[in-house]
Amino acid sequence: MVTQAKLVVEPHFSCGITVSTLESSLKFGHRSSLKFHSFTTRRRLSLAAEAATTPPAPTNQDEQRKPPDLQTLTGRFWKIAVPYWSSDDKVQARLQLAAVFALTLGTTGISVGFNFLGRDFYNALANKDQEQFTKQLLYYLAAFAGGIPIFVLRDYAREKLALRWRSWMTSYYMERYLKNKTFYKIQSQSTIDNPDQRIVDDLSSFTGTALSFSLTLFNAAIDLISFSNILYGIYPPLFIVLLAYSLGGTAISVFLGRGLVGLNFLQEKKEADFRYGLVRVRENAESIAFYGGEENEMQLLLSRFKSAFENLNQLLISSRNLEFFTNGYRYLIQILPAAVVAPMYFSGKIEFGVVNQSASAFNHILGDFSLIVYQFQAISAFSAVIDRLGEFDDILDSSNRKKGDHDLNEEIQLSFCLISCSYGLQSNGSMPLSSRVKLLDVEQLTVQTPSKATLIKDLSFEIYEKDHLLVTGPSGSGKTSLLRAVAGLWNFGSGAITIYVRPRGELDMPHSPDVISSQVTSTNEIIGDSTERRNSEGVIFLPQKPYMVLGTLRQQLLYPTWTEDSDNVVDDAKQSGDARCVNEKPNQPTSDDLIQVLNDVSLRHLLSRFDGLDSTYEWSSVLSLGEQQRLAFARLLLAKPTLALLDESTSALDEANEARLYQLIEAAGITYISIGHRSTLYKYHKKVLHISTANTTSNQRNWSFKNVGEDSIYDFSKQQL
Ligand SMILES: Nc1ncnc2c1ncn2[C@@H]1O[C@H](COP(=O)(O)OP(=O)(O)OP(=O)(O)O)[C@@H](O)[C@H]1O
Repeated sequence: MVTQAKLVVEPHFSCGITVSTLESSLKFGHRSSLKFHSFTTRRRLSLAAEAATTPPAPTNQDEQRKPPDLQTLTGRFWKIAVPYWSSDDKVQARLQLAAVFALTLGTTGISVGFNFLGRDFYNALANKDQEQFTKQLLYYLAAFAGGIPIFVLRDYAREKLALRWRSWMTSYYMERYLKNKTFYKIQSQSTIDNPDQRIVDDLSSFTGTALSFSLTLFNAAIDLISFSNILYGIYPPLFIVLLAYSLGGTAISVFLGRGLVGLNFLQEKKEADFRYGLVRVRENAESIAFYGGEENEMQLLLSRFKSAFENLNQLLISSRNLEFFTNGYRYLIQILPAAVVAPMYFSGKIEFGVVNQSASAFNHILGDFSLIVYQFQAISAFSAVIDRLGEFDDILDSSNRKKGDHDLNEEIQLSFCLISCSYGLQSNGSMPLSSRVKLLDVEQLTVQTPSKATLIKDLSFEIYEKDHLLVTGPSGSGKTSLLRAVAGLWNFGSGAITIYVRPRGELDMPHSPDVISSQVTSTNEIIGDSTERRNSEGVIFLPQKPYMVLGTLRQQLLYPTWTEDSDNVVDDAKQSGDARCVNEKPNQPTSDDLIQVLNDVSLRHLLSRFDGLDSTYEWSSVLSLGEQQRLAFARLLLAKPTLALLDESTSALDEANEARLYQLIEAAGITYISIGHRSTLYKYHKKVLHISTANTTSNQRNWSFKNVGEDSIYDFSKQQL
């Protein structure tokens, strides 16, 4: 990068014209090429400085990835860039953009002024006119004093706006990434690599470079108009030669650098892969240490680094080849303006200052016409950023898009239904005898893997309040996938799942079957299919591996129902009149509630060991697996969902603790569906769903139900448990 910055400035010295050098060092655009590059490019090049010349070798199919064409890139750039300028921040954004453009215009004006000042300055010098020389010198110093702040302010305003844009884009992308379980789909289906890197590095790079680039283009256009007049006025053929030269140079550099976009794309990916590998070692430090897997980790990490390194070598070679041309292009023509206008000077047609002026104008125009040549590497790195962000943007859009009818038939439908508050008394005013509240309805559910291998065939059942169901079956038969489907994480297959929820206010009401009508189907109100509703509507899933958030013990317990600033969220909702949202969350537990629940799940000792509720630790490392599982149950007891889906959630616990936890959630009125292999689990459930490994050649159902304590297995389709 330093080389590139130097190369831009140096030609002016080669003409021996100091004014042009100072002027050009102030000029925005290609002369500030160090700023123009993304920081990832700089990081990459610093790594490259140490690279040896190992011949590059393609390592996987990524290497065959075709770089996108110009139309795709332009479309992607537009799609990524536009939303901010019409967002709720648009007024401030547009005002600031206008200010940046105005300042840029100001800097161009100052450059033109310097051009004329330079002419008069050198004329005075050549004419040995001391009085005029002193006058020009003072003008010159005054112009500097007035001009420099404009240049500094323009850069400051541009960077501030880039930061503001980045901040908006980061929230915008994170919101879509976390919506509709998109982050989970991307991870579980390996749709794209390193979304985190795209949010952190690529967004920062995009906003900074897009602004710089737009301003550079704007500046170049204005510059071109201003200096073309000057140069054309001095000697028209010089202008024509310059035009032909730069067009030819652009075509050649596009040809020579055509592979750089693909290489830059891969470099971004490979470096992110390497960094992710290091993060995984940190996250799984204990397992790796237990296994003594350092040697393997070293190999894996080195292979990732080597892959980044080899690609970087290839990138360096391509850059070097391009640089041969770019440097030649840059230097070859420097002598031309002086050489062309010198005869006019010798014949007395022009003054010496005009020689300087033509060289200065020539360099400006050359720089403007040669944007692509000079900035080809930066443009190719930027194109890779656009490509990666565009790809990410498309995935986020498709994940959050409403599905068409065609899609709906090919995937599992999940919907939420509100149980009406009216518990339909019978015509004689009495309660119906079989009054039970339906919580879950599964109809003709076929669960498949993403590769369309069937795991469960045509499963139908209903779960009523307190119908605790145990799901058993061999490993890999699809038990977790069934819960994933109910939780809305898994939609490969067909059939329908309906989850019935009551308004949050009713959750604390007694759940006795005697007071609740069974006529739920006639009083249901469909409230949507968004899986975001799951937690807020009273369904909680405890995964096989307890998840410990980064934060305090209090935050662990409140997760995922409340955040520490839940009160603010509720206030905001009240202000915006979203009464439904206010109803969705139960009151946040007090410290006493949290201590009580820790006591209930036999974790009170954590308070003294970790200095109360508000100290922060790496909880997944400092708590045993059994303690983490108990903490997960504590969350459940605080959130009091209607339905809990427990995936081997007590597998690390002793039998006494297991019994205690199940008794607690039963007493809290939570209906649960558990997955488990242990025989001790049977006594906490009423029914058992056994799933056997699906036979790919047969169309037979691979599941059966039985009552706990009964040996006989019965076909359960559409019967109440
Ligand atoms: N993201 C995925 N892509 C492809 N196949 C998957 C994916 N996730 C799970 N599977 C496959 O689906 C099958 C069922 O997995 P699932 O986790 O539901 O099994 P399980 O019955 O819960 O097993 P276990 O008792 O061992 O936890 C397995 O063969 C698994 O390899």
